[in-house]
Amino acid sequence: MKKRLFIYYFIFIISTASFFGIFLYHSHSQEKNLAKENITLTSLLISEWIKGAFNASDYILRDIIDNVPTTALTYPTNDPIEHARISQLIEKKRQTLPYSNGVGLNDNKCIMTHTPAEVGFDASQREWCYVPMKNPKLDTYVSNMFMSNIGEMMVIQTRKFPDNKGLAGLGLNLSFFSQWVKKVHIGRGGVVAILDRHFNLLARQPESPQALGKKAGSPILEQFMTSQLKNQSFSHTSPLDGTGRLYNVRKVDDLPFAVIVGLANTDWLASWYKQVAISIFITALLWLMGWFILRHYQDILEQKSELEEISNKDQLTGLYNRHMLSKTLEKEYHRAKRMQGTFEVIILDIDNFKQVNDTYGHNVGDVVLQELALLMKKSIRLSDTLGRWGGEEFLIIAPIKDHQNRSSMAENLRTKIEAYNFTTVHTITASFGVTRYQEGDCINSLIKRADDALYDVKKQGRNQVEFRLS
Ligand SMILES: Nc1nc2c(ncn2[C@@H]2O[C@H](COP(=O)(O)OP(=O)(O)OP(=O)(O)O)[C@@H](O)[C@H]2O)c(=O)[nH]1
Repeated sequence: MKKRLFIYYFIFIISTASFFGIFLYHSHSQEKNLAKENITLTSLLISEWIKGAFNASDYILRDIIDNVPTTALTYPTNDPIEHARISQLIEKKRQTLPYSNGVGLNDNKCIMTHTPAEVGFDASQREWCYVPMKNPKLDTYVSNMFMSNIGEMMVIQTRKFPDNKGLAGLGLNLSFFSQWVKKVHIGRGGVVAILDRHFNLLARQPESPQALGKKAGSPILEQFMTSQLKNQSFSHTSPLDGTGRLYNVRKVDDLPFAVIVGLANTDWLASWYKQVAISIFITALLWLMGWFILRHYQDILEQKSELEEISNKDQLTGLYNRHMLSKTLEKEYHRAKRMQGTFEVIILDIDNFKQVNDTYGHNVGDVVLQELALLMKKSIRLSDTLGRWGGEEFLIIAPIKDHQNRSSMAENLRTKIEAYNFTTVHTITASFGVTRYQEGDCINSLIKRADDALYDVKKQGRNQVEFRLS
């Protein structure tokens, strides 16, 4: 029973651990999905902001192209007044766009005709000029980040004049990009960054001025940039700050930029960690409660079996009491009836026991009863039931195989008792009434027959066995 209880407890432990394990596994993937959704939407939002901003600056470029005649795109100029007017005009238009730090015009050979910096500068080696000029189908173009003549990191957006006659370009410094990343809050350990397609870092939140303009690529990013994917989520530990994060990286459609949004694992897992702590607490509590219940149940079982033992046994001799003998008789009776078998009932009574008490005292009488009980216990088979029927009377229920032959058990016992040397009294004898279950018997008739047989033995002089079947 004890072993079975421990098996139940073990199953309980495994079940609760599995339940909370599955629960935590599910809530972990739920939190992860939520975090992924969060960073995916944030990267989409920033990418839409960037696209919107470049659309706005493209309007300014279109406006400039509409208002500047292509004949003005010459270097050196032959009309300084007109040159100054156009320079003023394009500068005025630029000022409508915050974060732009320069506007310029180029002829079809990429020589700068109008610029607040260096008029006549040959930009044919600059990506922002030679790429669109060499590609007639490309009306507008946005460059990767580069270092300008005046040592400023910037990006240039260009739009070509009709018939490839030249182009207008707007320079945007990196604060143009910072404004977007500053607008989003992505947890305490989160990071938002914008890179160009050469993996130059254009903006980062939290700020990291020394990293701006430097390469911030990684094998995962490089693989993503060359893939067909528009956005991708992945887990990664930043080599910059050693923080583990869930990232979403997104290409900004037609522009040469990528937005990276990273949510620190400690942030998106914060509520899950709470669930883990609560689950551990509840599991420990359940296990503890289970343990106490188990121990309590064990105590109850032990007490129950002790009580059963007490209620079934005779206190003086340690043999079964009359109550238990009656139960056993009932059981044997039904078994014999069902199986068409039989069993023997032996009632034995100490001869002249009153004299023992009267001569030696009640305590000696008790010892005699105990010694007799022990002697009989040693003499019966395991399948027999021996008990104290009352006073100095004992009863034995002995299942037997043979219907015909009378067993020698009672006679053997009688001679053993007669021969035994009891403490103080030395010799006692006992009389035996024996019967056997037969068809048509009930328990009362059985007991009565054995009793009658015993009575007759007493009458006939005691210390004998009387076997009776009718
Ligand atoms: N010491 C002791 N004596 C008991 C106990 N139970 C019954 N007796 C005594 O057993 C004796 C039975 O006496 P009787 O019924 O007269 O029978 P007997 O003297 O054995 O005579 P027969 O049975 O006719 O041989 C009584 O003196 C009871 O007090 C017990 O638990 N301890």
